[in-house]
Amino acid sequence: MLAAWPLCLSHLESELPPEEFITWLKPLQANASESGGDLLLYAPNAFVMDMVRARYLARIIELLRLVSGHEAAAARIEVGSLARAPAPARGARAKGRAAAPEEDFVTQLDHAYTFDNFVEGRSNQIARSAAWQVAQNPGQAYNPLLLYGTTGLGKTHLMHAAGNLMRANRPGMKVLYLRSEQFFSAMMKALNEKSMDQFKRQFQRVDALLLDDIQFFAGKDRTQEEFFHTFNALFDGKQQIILTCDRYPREVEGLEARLKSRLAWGLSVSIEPPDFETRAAILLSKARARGVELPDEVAYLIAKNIGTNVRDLEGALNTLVARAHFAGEPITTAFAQEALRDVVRVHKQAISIGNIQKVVADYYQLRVADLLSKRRTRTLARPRQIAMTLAKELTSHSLPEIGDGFGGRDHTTVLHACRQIRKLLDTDGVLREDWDKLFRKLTE
Ligand SMILES: Nc1ncnc2c1ncn2[C@@H]1O[C@H](COP(=O)(O)OP(=O)(O)OP(=O)(O)O)[C@@H](O)[C@H]1O
Repeated sequence: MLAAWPLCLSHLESELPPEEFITWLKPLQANASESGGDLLLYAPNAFVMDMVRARYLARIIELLRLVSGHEAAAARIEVGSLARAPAPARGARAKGRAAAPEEDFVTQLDHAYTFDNFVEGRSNQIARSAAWQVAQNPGQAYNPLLLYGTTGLGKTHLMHAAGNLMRANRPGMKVLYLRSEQFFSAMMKALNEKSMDQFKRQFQRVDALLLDDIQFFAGKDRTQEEFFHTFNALFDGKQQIILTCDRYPREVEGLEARLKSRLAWGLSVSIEPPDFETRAAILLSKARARGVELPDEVAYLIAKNIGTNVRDLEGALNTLVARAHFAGEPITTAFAQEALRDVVRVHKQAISIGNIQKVVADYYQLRVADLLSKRRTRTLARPRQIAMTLAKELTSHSLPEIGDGFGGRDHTTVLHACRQIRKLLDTDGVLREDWDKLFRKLTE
């Protein structure tokens, strides 16, 4: 049955929304059962096991039967991992599984995300350093540590890196990584089954809780209440809490005020979109890690053309590597230009100067024509400068092209605007907030 699993998994991937597949099915590991015939699935923890059992196991068995052609094919799931699994003894009787001993604690940490392979740049320096310090002094440096920023900028990566470092420093430390969606689903299940005590106990034994994407809790009052209590218990016990959010939590509508105020007890740091040099450095580092020879010029080409979401950059790199592999050609600038033509077009279409002008004008309740006009009143000048800077950050247009797009201004005006806004972003809270909102609007 083990042989049928990969095909079965790919069916599930095509049937389910990606988020669901990644959260619940992807973490599973498959093994042959002790008796050799059935499929034994290992879930990283009880949350995942319960969810898969309730929602997906029937479909898994159906698919197994379909794929293998065995009408009696069966599968079961338990908490465990291949690393700890005893070799299945043929013909041995299936034994009942004893309650998981302490050393069986499953962290859900992804070992692939470390500080070593996190490329540091101006955009993420503070966040990296805060995560590093927390990992060195869990429960003491900053509690909670909250990392926020738009999608694909490395929040999850840093969170895992901190968890992995904590465990490297203190082997056996119980660091639990959960997506907020997993917290929610497990809580709903516990409520349904009236097993909330058990749900709460899960958290008592952790030394650190890493909870990803807490904006997911917005509008879910019962979940927030439960998380609020979990938070308090962990905080009082000096257990480290690390959270991520796609924006500054105070800006998340539907998050309770008391939760927002708790989140502000520790340190909240933003991760900014990486600048051009950092984007290129990330690409080179990812390529090196995969043993791919990526010429600097090709890294620059991708960094210049594919926005600021690192996930998109990685996607472009993957496309390029796959195309080169199939074509049996080396990765040159000419090859990359050809191979990534469609990807680049999609990105450029997504964010144009006109699009930026429209979003900024709407935000400040101006007309686009006002942004393009020669009038220099403060109410117009600042939004115009912001729009120009966004155009520089989010498109691949040159300074003269941006100047042209803004009513035929000189490129030095655009340069001055970018410098001015960059400086103000560090000192002017209101402007920072506006910038973050606009950035999100344009990139999401
Ligand atoms: N500075 C960096 N160095 C190396 N890799 C990075 C860096 N920043 C982001 N990445 C990579 O980009 C990808 C997306 O990062 P990650 O999942 O951490 O983003 P995120 O901010 O958590 O996004 P989301 O809010 O969508 O969950 C990951 O593969 C991560 O390794």
